[in-house]
Amino acid sequence: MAFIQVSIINLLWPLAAIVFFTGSIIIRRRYFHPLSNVPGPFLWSISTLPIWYHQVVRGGRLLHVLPELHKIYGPVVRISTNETHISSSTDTASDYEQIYKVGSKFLKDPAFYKPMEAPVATPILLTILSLDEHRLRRKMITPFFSRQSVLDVEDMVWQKAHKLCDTIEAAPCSREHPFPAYKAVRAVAIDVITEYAYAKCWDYLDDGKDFGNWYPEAIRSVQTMFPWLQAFPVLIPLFQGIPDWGKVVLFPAFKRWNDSLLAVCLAVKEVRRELAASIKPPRRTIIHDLIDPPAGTFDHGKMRVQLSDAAVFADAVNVTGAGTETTGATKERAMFEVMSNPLAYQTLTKELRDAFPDGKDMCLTRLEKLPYLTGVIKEALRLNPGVPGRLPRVVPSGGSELCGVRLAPGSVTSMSAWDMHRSAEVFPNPDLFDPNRWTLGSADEIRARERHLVAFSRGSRGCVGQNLAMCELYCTIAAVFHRFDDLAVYGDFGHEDMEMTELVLGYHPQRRRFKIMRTGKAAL
Ligand code: HEM
Repeated sequence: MAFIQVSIINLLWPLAAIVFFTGSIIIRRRYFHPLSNVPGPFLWSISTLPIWYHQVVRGGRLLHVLPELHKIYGPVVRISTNETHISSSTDTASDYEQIYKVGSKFLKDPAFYKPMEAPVATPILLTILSLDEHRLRRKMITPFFSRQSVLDVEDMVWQKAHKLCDTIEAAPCSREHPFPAYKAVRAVAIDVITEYAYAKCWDYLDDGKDFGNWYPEAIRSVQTMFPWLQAFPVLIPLFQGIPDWGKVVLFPAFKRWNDSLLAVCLAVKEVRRELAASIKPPRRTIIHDLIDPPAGTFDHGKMRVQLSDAAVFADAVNVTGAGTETTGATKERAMFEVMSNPLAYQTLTKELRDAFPDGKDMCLTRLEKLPYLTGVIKEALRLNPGVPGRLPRVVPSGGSELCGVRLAPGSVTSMSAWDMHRSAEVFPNPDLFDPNRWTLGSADEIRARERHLVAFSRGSRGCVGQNLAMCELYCTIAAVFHRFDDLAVYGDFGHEDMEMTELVLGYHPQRRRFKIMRTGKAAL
């Protein structure tokens, strides 16, 4: 008996130590952390597990939970031990601009961004933390994506947009054989970027069966790892230690992903060889600009940046990955909403056909002046932002006051396009797809809407591909709805299938996929 008592006491001591140790961590995190002044649910304030749960177990649904937390706790909520999230305030747009502005001292949060380097094992433009390093890297590709550079290749974008229409026209596109629009719109995005960036189109629109759908699917699979690596950074070196063949065994999507990386790797080597042999390319690619920036790119005295092959490769991969799902899903949303709403369909087609009766002289600068088409694109970006979730930034030294709440230096804070785009004060009836909201109302109301549309984010870390993305959105949507007045959504695909989830990039749940058919009758 005495022996049993001694054993129980021996067991109780370690147990008590564990309880004491865990309890003291919980109390410290909750009540003695520099963010203890910020309201938030108890569990969230002591760990990252709730974020992990909504991102991993519930498949990227954190963005739907955050607005609920704001309803209870107010405009600033503590969403993990060291992180807050900011939602609507009386002046939400200025809060956003304070964090995401040119030269902002709010740097990217390494815990969120570093895991995104794991698949390429090297920093990419999106993930570089240091302001100076980012400035140099960004400067190298900014001219490549300038408005003028995009206008210079507008014909190429039109060619892809018309090819999409020809493909729809040639396909059965019927109730029996619906057209897989979800694949084809992403194929347009991939063909545009690869032609634009590498001067070598991957021609996925020509692959009438799969439309190269493996590529967006591979990116999606790779992205499902991010919430794991963000919650448990210790997994990053483990993941990187797995050889390529091992990754393929664990995640079969890595096979094609690795193939795509190899294609970019070979392109980098080829350009280096051409430059060494002074061979003049028919058109400079992004790889040329990264290896050998055009004269005048750097005015930093003697500084001349020489990027390693790994860095050139990483940035080249970054633009292909960043521009596929984002533009693809936005086009999908615009087409779905217009086809689901006969009045919107008729208004858009009429506007396009009135402005361009024979459809021959359509061009970006004239399309941008069409109010309804512009409203359609803005609504698609608003309801379907390509990067909908939080963009975490570290609060600079000295701390900061946002929405009247003092945020400690070194803590992390974020805002989301999802929240900004759904502010009921700025966008009454926010779930409604209403292209007219961009022209109706007072000048102040419209200005407020423009300031709240942050699909491309803002400042020096905002989207570098915005001009190309907008050109592609305008040309594709205009080409499709100028040519066809009888397209319809196939089957019972509905708004619930357009629900947004987020794994950094925005996704739809894929219960059903967006397919279309021709009815032979005009929409109204
Ligand atoms: C509708 C389409 C698009 C949307 C909504 C979008 C959105 C965004 C957003 C919100 C960011 C900032 C992310 C952050 O702060 O973490 C970003 C960054 C970036 N985007 Fe896009 N994007 C789109 C299309 C494109 C395209 C077509 C390209 C390339 C051709 C591209 C390349 C990039 C790159 C390289 C970055 C990192 C920029 C940096 O950190 O300096 N994006 N994008």
